[in-house]
Amino acid sequence: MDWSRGQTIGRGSSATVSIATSGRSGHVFAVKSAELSQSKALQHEQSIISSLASAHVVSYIGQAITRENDKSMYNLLIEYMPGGTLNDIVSRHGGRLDESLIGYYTREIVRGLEYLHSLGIVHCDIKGRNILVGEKGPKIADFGCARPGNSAKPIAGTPMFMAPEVARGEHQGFSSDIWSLGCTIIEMATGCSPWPNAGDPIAILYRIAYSGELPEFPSFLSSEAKDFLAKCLRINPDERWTASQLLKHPFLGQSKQTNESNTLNSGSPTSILDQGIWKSLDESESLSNLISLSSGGDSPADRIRRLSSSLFSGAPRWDLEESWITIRSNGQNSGINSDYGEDDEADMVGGSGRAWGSFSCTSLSLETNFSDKNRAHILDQIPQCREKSVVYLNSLILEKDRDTLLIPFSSIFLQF
Ligand SMILES: Nc1ncnc2c1ncn2[C@@H]1O[C@H](COP(=O)(O)OP(=O)(O)OP(=O)(O)O)[C@@H](O)[C@H]1O
Repeated sequence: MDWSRGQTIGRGSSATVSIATSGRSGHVFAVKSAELSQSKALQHEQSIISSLASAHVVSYIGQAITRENDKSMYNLLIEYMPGGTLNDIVSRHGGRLDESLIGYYTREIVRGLEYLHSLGIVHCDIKGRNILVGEKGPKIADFGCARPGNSAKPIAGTPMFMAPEVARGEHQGFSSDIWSLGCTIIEMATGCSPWPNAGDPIAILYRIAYSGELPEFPSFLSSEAKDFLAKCLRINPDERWTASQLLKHPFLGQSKQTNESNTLNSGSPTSILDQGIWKSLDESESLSNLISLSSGGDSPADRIRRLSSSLFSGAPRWDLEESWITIRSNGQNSGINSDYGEDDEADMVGGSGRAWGSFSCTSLSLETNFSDKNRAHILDQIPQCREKSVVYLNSLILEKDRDTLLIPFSSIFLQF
């Protein structure tokens, strides 16, 4: 297919997302791109999303390898979702949704989950940021962590949204997606993390894994909504309701039908006619970068600035994805000891802090989801890692059984 890349509209850990247009039809779509050598996660996502066809899942269009700026790029072509993420929607509603809207979004997500689970696929990273809103409503997106329900792949996902059995590294199945759905409902209802004020990510993981506590249910929700939440947030995964059962719950029956995106995106480019907006902006500038610019005026850049402000301002950042790093051991000797004390003489990268666990290795590969700036910074300081860096993970990878250590960025402490 003949297509051309437009403005960058988002960045994730595995890819940069741009808007694109088909040369022949002028059809607008989204392209997730990564350098071919670092596109393992994106290709994995392609293998999953290309097998899906549902009104509740972002549609697959195709894949392409391109040569750009002397680099081979892997591109995943998918449906463009002009309304942004569910978190953006929450922000635009003043930080929380009313119960009828929560019911609407929840029902659409559950329909998507029912579809995925009926195909034997676990999404593994359900959260507001991975629900995208289009003209026909919300759809499940970002299949970078998805896998078959019987897969032996390592645990993946975002700590705040992980079910207890996932946080313990035991199992990640269909019911784990249902727990994450419960967390997403709390996110919609409160505009906050399901575990607010829970400390650093490691403390949160331990709390989720071993405390036996549930996230706090928002007190203002109706008893029906609370009952629905209770069916999702059960410590024992076998006791959680399935997606099909949840669709019959009275809470979803009563949610109002709405076409949220019509009211939200009057300024969003949805057709070729709007492409001038994107082209007038510097290619390297993403929407999110524009938030910080001062507003005023009515140029295309100003319009985009206003749009981006409404899309992103105050968007929740509690999943703290940029502050996580996975370090994988490739050997046995010397290396990282995060269980350090004042006596340790070591190169410190990324500031001080409390780390967790320890292991040793001869070489490290870093799988980061940092911003490019942070990634460049850390790789500069760790020459040994430069070649091995794999920019691929979605949110977080937990591989306790493979000596992979999870530590927050602020706690990285490396010794060679
Ligand atoms: N189809 C789309 N239409 C519009 N915007 C999109 C689309 N896909 C992604 N985006 C934007 O790009 C951002 C990053 O995309 P996405 O989360 O899929 O990338 P990722 O690398 O898989 O991210 P993660 O860090 O969560 O793994 C999203 O938050 C969203 O703002």
